[in-house]
Amino acid sequence: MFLRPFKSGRKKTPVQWDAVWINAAAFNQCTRRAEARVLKMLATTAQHRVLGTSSSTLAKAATAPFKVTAIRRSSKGIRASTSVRASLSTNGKPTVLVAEKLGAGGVEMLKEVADVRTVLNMTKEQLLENISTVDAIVIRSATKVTREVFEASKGRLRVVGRAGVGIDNVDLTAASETGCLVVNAPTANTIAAAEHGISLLTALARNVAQADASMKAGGWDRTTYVGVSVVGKTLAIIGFGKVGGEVARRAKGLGMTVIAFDPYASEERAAAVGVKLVSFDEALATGDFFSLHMPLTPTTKNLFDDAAFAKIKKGSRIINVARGGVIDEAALARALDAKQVAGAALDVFAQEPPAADNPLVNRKDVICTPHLGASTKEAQEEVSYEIAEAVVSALNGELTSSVVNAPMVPPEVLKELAPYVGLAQSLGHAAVQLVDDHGFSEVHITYHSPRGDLLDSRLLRANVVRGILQQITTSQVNIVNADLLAKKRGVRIVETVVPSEGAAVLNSLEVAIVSRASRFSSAVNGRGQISVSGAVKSGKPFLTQIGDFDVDLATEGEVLLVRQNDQPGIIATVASELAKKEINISFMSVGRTGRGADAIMAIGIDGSPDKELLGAISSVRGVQETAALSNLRA
Ligand SMILES: NC(=O)C1=CN([C@@H]2O[C@H](COP(=O)(O)OP(=O)(O)OC[C@H]3O[C@@H](n4cnc5c(N)ncnc54)[C@H](O)[C@@H]3O)[C@@H](O)[C@H]2O)C=CC1
Ligand SMILES: O=C(O)C(=O)COP(=O)(O)O
Repeated sequence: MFLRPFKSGRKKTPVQWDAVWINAAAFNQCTRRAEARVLKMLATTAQHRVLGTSSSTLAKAATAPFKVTAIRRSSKGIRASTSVRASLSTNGKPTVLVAEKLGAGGVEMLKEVADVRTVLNMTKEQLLENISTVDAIVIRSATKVTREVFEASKGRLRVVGRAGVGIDNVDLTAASETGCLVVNAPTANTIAAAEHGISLLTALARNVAQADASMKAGGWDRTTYVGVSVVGKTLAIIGFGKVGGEVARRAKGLGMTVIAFDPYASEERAAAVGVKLVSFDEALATGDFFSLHMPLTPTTKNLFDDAAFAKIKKGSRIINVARGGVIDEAALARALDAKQVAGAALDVFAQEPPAADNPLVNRKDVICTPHLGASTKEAQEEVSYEIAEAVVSALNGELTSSVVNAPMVPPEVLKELAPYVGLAQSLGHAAVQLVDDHGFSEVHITYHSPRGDLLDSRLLRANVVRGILQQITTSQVNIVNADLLAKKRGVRIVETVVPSEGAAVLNSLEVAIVSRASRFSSAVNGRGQISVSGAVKSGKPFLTQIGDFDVDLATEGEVLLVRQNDQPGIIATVASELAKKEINISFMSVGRTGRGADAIMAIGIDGSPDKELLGAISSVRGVQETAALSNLRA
């Protein structure tokens, strides 16, 4: 059965599940008709079970051998969330610190899987004190997650969830170095920010705030506050992303001509909204109104400085709902003094809240709001869901397209690569376990892919390296810091893409470790490297080659490798040794290089073989060597 997850602005992709858990709190808000429709749909599909509505049912489902998905109701329809299921597999609840006001729906969602501690308005010292006791923190724009904070977490903090878009208040380098995932909610407040931009545009044009203040002070002044019309005027949007695009559409509706400066925006996307992309200088010279919608980066910091204001059309107006730091506030004050700029509407400030001596806040030609762009009831509820899902996924080490400090790829590529991620990690796991003394400094990853050089391998590479390092370091390793940790250990990663035929994005993957010796010499290939290869079959990762031997086994659980002469009777004897220890065989694959030549037996077993058992198997006549690989599941 398919229900569609609703994510505004994103491609809707169907989600499939085997069982459904209904979140009572959220579902109660459903209209009866919607509820009846969903339940009917579930009931008609026999293989899908409705598990119930309480969290205790959900907890019981933790051990269920099927995939459980939560569904909930949002203002946009019925949402499906697969992240809940994954959270069930962890032992012990993680602790999530909610450090800023978050919508109730998202908090409830977090509470289903984590101990949630809400501490608002913390001082820096309180944050430093609290941070080492939590696994994740959820913030908005007011909390600064600096290097000092990451260091104070002493490695415990695994996820920073930014309930909004801008991540300029998080030290991403420090986050990556400490292996902490940073996720945001990139889409849920787009409309709110755009609407606030338009409110400020019209309020600025018609002196709404000033006239209101004057009336409240007892006045009735119908001359000072004469405004300007927006129809027919040119709006220059700086930063034509999600918010910029929505502002453009709305401004078109007001009869404005819209141009935009954004070095990374596509002409087609702009043309689709009837917007002309122009250079920065052309925008400055042409705009009657400026609306800023770019992120704060080293390039955009103080983009609007004295030089920019000097080029601006005299008497233009500027609206900033992006980040305070993109405007040099002192330069804007000077431009206002010189009437070069006729007025400004600011939602954001270089320092928030602004200092008492801020040169702009108290001016009559400037209207201000205290960073309210994302603050609508609707947006905050949606943001809370979007961030709660992302945080839960990240805590489970799952892939989420809103991770901002990992080798992330666009959602469509992410979806396509998802089945290979587990394979990459399992192969890394397997290869490193075959190294004799863990002394190695080079790993070769070979992708056999029809994409050739166009294959975006960053995510796969990170997962191979993660699979390798997880076995040999006590540091927390994830896709964020895997490459960094490998580099620190002096391990060189060499990647090769071999073009091959086929419809899948990847036909096979080989992980080869250059090492002095292997604890299973048969794993050494003709090039003298310890190698394992694998492929995804019917959506599941399989080990397909060890050294030069073909094998065929799902990368699940424990695996026993036995190199033997190709002669009758050995398989049965090995099986009976396992039976003596009451170890169950879950699957078996035998590969050989030719008839009568040596063969490798790869046996999937339920349980870990001890030294005694390995010794007994090694002494079976015809067995040349054995090795056990533990927990190949990614
Ligand atoms: N005031 C508020 O409450 C809110 C503020 N924001 C802020 O609005 C801004 C835009 O958000 P979104 O549209 O969601 O982000 P987005 O990532 O969709 O769009 C940002 C755009 O800026 C462009 N850009 C990057 N560098 C640039 C440069 N040097 N010059 C011109 N354009 C450049 C990018 O190419 C991108 O198209 C962000 O700074 C975000 O933090 C967003 C939501 C609420
Ligand atoms: O999403 C953003 O970038 C915002 O600026 C919204 O900030 P807030 O979450 O309201 O503190």
